[in-house]
Amino acid sequence: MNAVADNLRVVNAHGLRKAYKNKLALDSASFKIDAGRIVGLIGPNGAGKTTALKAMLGLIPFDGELSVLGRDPRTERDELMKDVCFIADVAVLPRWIRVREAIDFVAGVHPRFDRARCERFLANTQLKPKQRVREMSKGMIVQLHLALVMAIDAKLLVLDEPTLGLDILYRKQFYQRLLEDYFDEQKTIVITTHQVEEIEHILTDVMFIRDGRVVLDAPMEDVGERFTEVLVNADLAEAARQLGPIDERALPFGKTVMLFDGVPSSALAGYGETRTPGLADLFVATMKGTYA
Ligand SMILES: Nc1ncnc2c1ncn2[C@@H]1O[C@H](COP(=O)(O)OP(=O)(O)OP(=O)(O)O)[C@@H](O)[C@H]1O
Repeated sequence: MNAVADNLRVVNAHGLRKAYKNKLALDSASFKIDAGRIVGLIGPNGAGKTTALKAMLGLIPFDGELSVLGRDPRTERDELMKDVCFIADVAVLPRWIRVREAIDFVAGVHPRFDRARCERFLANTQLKPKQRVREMSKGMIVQLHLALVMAIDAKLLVLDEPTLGLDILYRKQFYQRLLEDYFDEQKTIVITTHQVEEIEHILTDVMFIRDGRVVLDAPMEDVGERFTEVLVNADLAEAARQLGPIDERALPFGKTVMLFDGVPSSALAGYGETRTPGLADLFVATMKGTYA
């Protein structure tokens, strides 16, 4: 690898393995993340997403090679944390603290905290400076927590289900702000969520993880090149099936949607209308049989 590539690489993971008592949470997982990317780490319940994030943050012991911003999270966690920000459990906010005091506190302990940016995030909520955490709804606590964290200028931002428990208005707004007010090409964001449809438009890369392994790792533009969905009429279904769809689902009026991997869309156009599948449909097709 040359020096430029080294410089751009934010995460380099090779053969990550994490075994809990009777469960292999990471099973030889390998992936790379470059600077200036927004990566969606997507997988079913128990696939190993949180475990992968915890390994990157140096929060658990594991086997395999891992470097984050050029450091080994196992041995250089303190240094690493100067450049990494992550959303920890919202329960860390004391119940007596007021919005204003929480901002003062983070401003006092974090040299890269941007008060104006935090206030911009809060301006889009109903939170008031004097309000205490104990007077807030669950979602409001998450909003405060997100506003505090998003105002810290970090090279790597790790978000594990950041919008859990938030209503759809706020979720949409959060991802828009993340893109407009936080992200730039010097930053890298790794995000896990089950609400795939809501983040797919902001992702530059997608990683599917299943049973502790990375089963798809691609820039979003490659997903569009590689996968094609075809709306096939009943009379052409059998012929289209010969091209080996990885998945199909029936629609009303005898139509079938078939999903192809690696078949050029020019070869598929004769069977019906073609389009790039949404991440949610691709995910469901890839993960079929997970709970079998
Ligand atoms: N502290 C632990 N002790 C024992 N097993 C654990 C522990 N943490 C995670 N696991 C197991 O490791 C596997 C991966 O868990 P992980 O939390 O990484 O999944 P996830 O992909 O984040 O799932 P979810 O979408 O449900 O949050 C699961 O089978 C889980 O039961």
